[in-house]
Amino acid sequence: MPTDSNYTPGFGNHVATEAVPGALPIGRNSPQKPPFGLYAEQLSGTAFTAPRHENRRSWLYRLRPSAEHPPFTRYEGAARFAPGTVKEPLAPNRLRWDPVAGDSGVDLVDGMTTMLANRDPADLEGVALHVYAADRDMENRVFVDADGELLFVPQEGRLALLTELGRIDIAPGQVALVPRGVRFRAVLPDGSARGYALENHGAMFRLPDLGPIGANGLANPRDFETPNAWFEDRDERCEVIQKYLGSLWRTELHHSPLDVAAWHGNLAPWRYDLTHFNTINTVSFDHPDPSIFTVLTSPSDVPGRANADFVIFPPRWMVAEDTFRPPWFHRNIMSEAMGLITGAYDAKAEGFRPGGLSLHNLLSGHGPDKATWDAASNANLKPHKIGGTMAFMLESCWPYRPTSFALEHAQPDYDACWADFPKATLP
Ligand SMILES: O=C(O)Cc1cc(O)ccc1O
Ligand SMILES: [Fe+2]
Repeated sequence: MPTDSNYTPGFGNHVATEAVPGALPIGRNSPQKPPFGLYAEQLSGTAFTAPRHENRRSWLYRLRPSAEHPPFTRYEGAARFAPGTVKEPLAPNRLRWDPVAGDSGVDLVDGMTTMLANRDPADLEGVALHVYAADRDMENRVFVDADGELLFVPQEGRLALLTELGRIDIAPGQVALVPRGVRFRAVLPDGSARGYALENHGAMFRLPDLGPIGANGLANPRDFETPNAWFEDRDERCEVIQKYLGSLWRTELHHSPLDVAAWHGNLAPWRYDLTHFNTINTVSFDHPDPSIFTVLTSPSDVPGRANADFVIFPPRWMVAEDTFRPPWFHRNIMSEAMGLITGAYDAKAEGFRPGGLSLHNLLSGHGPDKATWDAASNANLKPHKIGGTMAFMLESCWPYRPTSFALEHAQPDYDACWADFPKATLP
């Protein structure tokens, strides 16, 4: 399918785009007088001095400067969004959640529930996992996250993300990223929407190196789509909700800040269709480590140890010979949060529902549940297609802490799925 003409294909490319002909200055970033009296503004995603291959920034040409705003005060809504995590000692338990029941009459911001987080956003490391359930468009308000980039993973209902740098439309099966600091409002074309919002406080998500896989495979760069410039010229009241150092703040403008008539640079939102992921797996034996399913990685300062990996478990053929095919039993130094977009996950026969969540933190023993182990240990190993499924994992080197809402709402009996394994019998 050719790329939608409202988007430019490629990951991390330098893009130049204008919604009004002539709005983009030519040959310089900050002319004395930008076209039409627009205001030039640089938005930095990395330090000015970051190495060139990692340096990300864009120049925005807007109706009014972002600097023009009154002071922020605490936002009193969205009680379940960014409340901080439990401070008490955390038991090394495996945890799982059913889909969180949403309130009615809430937009994306007020419909957010923070479930897991693992660092203070001010550390510029770590991730948080929020779920959203909303049934109202954001009207006369925008959201901006100063604490990290946001990767939206819809599970039910489409999302239209109207951002400062363009408009992104996604449906379940697609994901979209809004960079740190980019203001946006969410419109729900289906009237309601549910899903996951993965917040990354650390180094920006990038495509993983491919090593011996070669120049192609996994998520291919051209399948990422960056929207063309789009703006609204609305001189009416607009509330800005900002997540900043772990708390929510609000201020009010007399205009929409989605007023960027042109921009250029390589810091921009994008969308990606997970069905384009080129899944690679064994054609001989054994179940490879799930790092082969990495869509995006956010490195930490320790080589090979990710601040966060966004990993998917897409439809795929299972052909391994003399192999226990589902995920093995394991204890992982990395911490694993998982969500399910659709279908069933191959390590869990029951209890992990679309829209649900699970947490297998630092070194906690987990793997196939008893029913999965029984079935897979006795399965006829002919080629088998795992279809109609899409799970994801947000794997992080930093152990997660649940919020108190999450701890109070966890399934009471998750451990039972690993009870009563028969003892091995030695000769
Ligand atoms: O625990 C999980 O379900 C995620 C996972 C999947 C897999 O195929 C191998 C290891 C792993 O942690
Ligand atoms: Fe695991």
